[in-house]
Amino acid sequence: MLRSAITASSTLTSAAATAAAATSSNATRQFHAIVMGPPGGGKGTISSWLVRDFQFKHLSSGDLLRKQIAQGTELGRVANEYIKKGALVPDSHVLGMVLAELASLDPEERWLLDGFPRSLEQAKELDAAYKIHAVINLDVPHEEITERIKHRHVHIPSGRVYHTIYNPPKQAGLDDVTNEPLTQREDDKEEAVRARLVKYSAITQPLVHYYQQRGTLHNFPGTESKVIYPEVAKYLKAVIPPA
Ligand SMILES: Nc1nc2c(ncn2[C@@H]2O[C@H](COP(=O)(O)OP(=O)(O)O)[C@@H](O)[C@H]2O)c(=O)[nH]1
Ligand SMILES: Nc1ncnc2c1ncn2[C@@H]1O[C@H](COP(=O)(O)OP(=O)(O)O)[C@@H](O)[C@H]1O
Repeated sequence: MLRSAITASSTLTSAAATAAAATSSNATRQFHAIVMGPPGGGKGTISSWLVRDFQFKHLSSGDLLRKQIAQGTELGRVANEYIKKGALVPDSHVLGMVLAELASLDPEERWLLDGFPRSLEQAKELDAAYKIHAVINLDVPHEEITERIKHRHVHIPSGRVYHTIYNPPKQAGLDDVTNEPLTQREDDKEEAVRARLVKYSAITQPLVHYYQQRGTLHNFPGTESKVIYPEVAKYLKAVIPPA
């Protein structure tokens, strides 16, 4: 299974590149965006508001991996060994999964990647397959992070995110939409968060420079998602083609 996922990624890369070439000329509403930021920086929160206001298809690599884990797939089993330690899942595994998802979308689809790419290798593979129109970098200070993640509760099947103080569910411990129980992620424990922040600075932060060089990155410094979001929305309104 794993080998096929890895081979799939190279086939998919060329398929996706063809799809991109075929559609890049005549696609009008197509818009490919990435939301970046440290663990707990507000990517999922701000992505949910972008989906509401800009009709993006939201793809979170973390959510996709947690679904694989919940389904007990081979990919999920392997990924979980890395996730619970706060390490990054190897590029080959994540690339196959994310490129397969993207290749399944309508070429005209507006999509928003959340938590992908997380390494230079992933960014280069993504660039080979698709044009990236905008990279939104949530520049949130790391001292904000531990406090936020300590109170994070998630609804794994939907990816909905809550914070017991900042944005609590209507009923404590239950998802607002399904009433299903919320959980705390294993990798939100203090030790794993510390490891993730170290990994973020060493492996993902360099992507800020990578996209700055391409002129597609826009930096949004701040400590409150509700204050950052209007700035993100204003920027996107200026660059995104009509729906
Ligand atoms: N205190 C506070 N918590 C926030 C803010 N924005 C998001 N959160 C919460 O902080 C946690 C991390 O946010 P999330 O969107 O999951 O970040 P991600 O890991 O980058 O996707 C969640 O519990 C959110 O509900 C904020 O501005 N202030
Ligand atoms: N693009 C990726 N490359 C490698 N590992 C990933 C990727 N996306 C998610 N993961 C793994 O899943 C974990 C959770 O990711 P995510 O849900 O995006 O975390 P957060 O929302 O806290 O930033 C990461 O710490 C990492 O182990």
